Amino acid sequence: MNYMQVILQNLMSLTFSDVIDIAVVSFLIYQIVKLVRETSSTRIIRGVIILIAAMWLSSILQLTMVNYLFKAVLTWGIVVMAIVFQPELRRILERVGKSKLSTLMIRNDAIPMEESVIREMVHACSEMSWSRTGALIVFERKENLSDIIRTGTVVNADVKDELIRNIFYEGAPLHDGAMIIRDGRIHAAGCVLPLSPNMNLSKELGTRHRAAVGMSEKFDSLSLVVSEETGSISIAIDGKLQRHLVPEQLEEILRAELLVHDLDEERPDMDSSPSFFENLQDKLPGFGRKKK
Ligand SMILES: Nc1ncnc2c1ncn2[C@@H]1O[C@H](COP(=O)(O)OP(=O)(O)OP(=O)(O)O)[C@@H](O)[C@H]1O
Repeated sequence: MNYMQVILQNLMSLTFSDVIDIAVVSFLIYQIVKLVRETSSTRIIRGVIILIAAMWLSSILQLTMVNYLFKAVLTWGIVVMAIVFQPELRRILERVGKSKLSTLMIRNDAIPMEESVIREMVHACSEMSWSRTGALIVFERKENLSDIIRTGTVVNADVKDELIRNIFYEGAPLHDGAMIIRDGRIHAAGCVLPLSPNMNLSKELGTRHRAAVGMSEKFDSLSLVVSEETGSISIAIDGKLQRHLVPEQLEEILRAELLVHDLDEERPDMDSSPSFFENLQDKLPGFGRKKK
């Protein structure tokens, strides 16, 4: 009761300038959280929060030396962060400089993926697999890929089989690099992805596959690859590459990973299924051979 009374008293004593004060601070905190979400630095920020929590805990438990160490790490960490986040900080300042409210706003919550997007995607990948057209497609999920999108060209078009094949058609201006699917639309193409430093990846895999894996190591996104050399379809999730998928398997994984109503269902376990190669020729006649 006492606690409630204190709260009520404080509320009653609020002045107009206090309300403005709280509103401005809330707005600033909201914008900072949104800007952090937009950059690829979310994980580092999470690390800093854990460090602050550990420092607080060590002070409560009176672990003097540990607390001193955390304080020192945090103090130097601020300097290091300013250097590491220099591009992000510059971008934030540029936005503030433009001072247009809309530019501070970050994208809305993701629009659920539609069935038709998966259908068009699977059809396009099957065709590109037949015709040995190399493709690299990334599906944005919770983690924002604006930093990656900035390296390419914004397309903002419906996901259509013909358009996907057109973009990756050899010689087309945007065929090099990756396509980004955001909110169920082809958002950008020709984007440059981070390469995976994983030394255990098969030596036969080139940079297209390495970029797909690298992307899935850094972000929660899903990357899809069609090999130009073999026509093989692969998917990278959480740094793991599932190779030699037939269209049915591709569709199954995309549905399980991307469709909202399928989110609670288990991911298809690619390891426990029979060898994909065993039935490959039956399921996809001509797989592994050039189309005549
Ligand atoms: N970092 C990257 N980001 C986006 N796309 C990339 C990246 N690296 C390579 N690519 C794409 O992959 C192409 C090169 O593929 P490369 O032959 O090296 O890879 P691969 O894994 O052997 O694929 P494939 O089996 O299709 O030949 C480039 O032309 C480019 O379109």
